[in-house]
Amino acid sequence: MTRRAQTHQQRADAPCHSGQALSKAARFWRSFPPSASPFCPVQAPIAHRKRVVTVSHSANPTPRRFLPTGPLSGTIRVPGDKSISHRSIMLGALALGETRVTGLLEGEDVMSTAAAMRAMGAQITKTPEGEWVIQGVGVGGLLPPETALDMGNSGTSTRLLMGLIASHGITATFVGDASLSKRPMGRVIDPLSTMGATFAAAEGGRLPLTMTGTQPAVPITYRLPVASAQVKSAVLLAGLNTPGITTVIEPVPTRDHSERMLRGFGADLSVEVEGDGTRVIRVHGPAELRGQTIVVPGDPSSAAFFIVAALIVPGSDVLIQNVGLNDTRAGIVHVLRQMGGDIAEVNPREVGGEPVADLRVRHSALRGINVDPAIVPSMVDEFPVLFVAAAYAHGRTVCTGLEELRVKESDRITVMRVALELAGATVQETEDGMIIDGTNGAPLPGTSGAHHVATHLDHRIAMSMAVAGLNSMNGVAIDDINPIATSFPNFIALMESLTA
Ligand SMILES: O=C(O)C1=C[C@@H](OP(=O)(O)O)[C@@H](O)[C@H](O)C1
Ligand SMILES: C=C(OP(=O)(O)O)C(=O)O
Repeated sequence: MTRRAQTHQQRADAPCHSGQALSKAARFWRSFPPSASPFCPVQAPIAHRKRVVTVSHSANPTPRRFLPTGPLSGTIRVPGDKSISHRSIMLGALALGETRVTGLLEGEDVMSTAAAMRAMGAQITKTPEGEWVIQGVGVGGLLPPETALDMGNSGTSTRLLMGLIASHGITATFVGDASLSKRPMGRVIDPLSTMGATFAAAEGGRLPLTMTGTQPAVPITYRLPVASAQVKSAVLLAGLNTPGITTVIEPVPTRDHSERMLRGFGADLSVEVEGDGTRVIRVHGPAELRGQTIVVPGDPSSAAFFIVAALIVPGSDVLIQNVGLNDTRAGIVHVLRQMGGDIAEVNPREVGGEPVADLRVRHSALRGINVDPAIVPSMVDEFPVLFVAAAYAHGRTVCTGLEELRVKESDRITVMRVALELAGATVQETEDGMIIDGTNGAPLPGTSGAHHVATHLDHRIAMSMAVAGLNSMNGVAIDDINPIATSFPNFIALMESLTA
């Protein structure tokens, strides 16, 4: 019997999916005191939920001061792209046959995705040589997870997996850390409900959340109300096991890794670009995906911290190898060049179907600019570190159109405004952005005494403020470095290798 047939057979043998899995979810919730269940609004005291969601650092926070340094020099290689790594695991787990992945990001977020796909039937192992090998279950073959899926800090894992489950007749419960539990899931619940999935979420469409998918789901045409690759991907992934054509209309282009990779795995997917730039993406289901060999390029979002570090620390000259430069991701490089940053592309090539180059970055006198809001989706995760670059530039930098930053791991506008003020920068928060008056290259004072930047379980805040410390007078102390491991486990080691 093929693996696909086996998984279908297992499901056919299982009791009614909703009854069985809901009782598993119920077992999970019974392990909490009755008053803690967020599905029982009458029983759940608001105070309990508040206590859970206001935790702003990890269980054992590790504070650290990032000290001023001499020039950064040397060559580094950043870890694999987080978005591509998530999708490699998900699509590999959904394909028929074997998928082999090299360069996978082994950050906590991607490991949450791997654990979830294992819990739904995929076999995922790592060879001694560091290659990841995935035996997929086939589209339609996901099994009900026996316990809640712990998504940790990862919005991408949660929203994309909700898409996958929506068109499988299984029930799953999602839980996450205090940061993830504050983030809005309504943006995926809405289209996936239209396709037929049902949801019971905590107040405001948040985690913990239990959903039941439907098979067959209903194909929809969905116009994205927000520029989000996660929402786009959730609907497209749901479309894989939905008979007919599922269409996503994307007025503002966002990262296109799902489209590229779905095609690479053999899905019947088309992208039509209209005169005004609107993208119409259609996936024909049910799809049959075939295992692939994937090489994950380096993550431009991770490279951004070292690009900015080299630009702001006088005398620096750094080579960052293997940086993915897909147009839908490379906004930070364009903006920093506009600000006068010396960033040269060396050895441009293609890795895993994505444009890649090594970047040689030299210290530069940056100048403030008005950042075009149209570029925001292609650098949505890089604004915290761009604010740091702007804090060292000559003159004023104005960023607008950043509403989405308020619903990331933290409210990245407010949290960065507070952090930069604490380090002595001149910043103003606006409703949809930030205005930064730079020092013209002079060191920021940094944080003093017992003051620590509050990172709010947000890896990008921690890394951005670490970079800010490198050209400061006193250094910058942050309250917790643990969140860095969600996307960039060897960040500090690489920084130390360049500053040694
Ligand atoms: O699809 C993805 O892999 C991601 C999309 C972005 O989120 P949104 O789609 O919510 O903007 C980004 O912030 C996140 O780090 C990764
Ligand atoms: C927003 C991010 O990730 P996610 O949404 O997956 O938590 C990020 O990595 O900056």
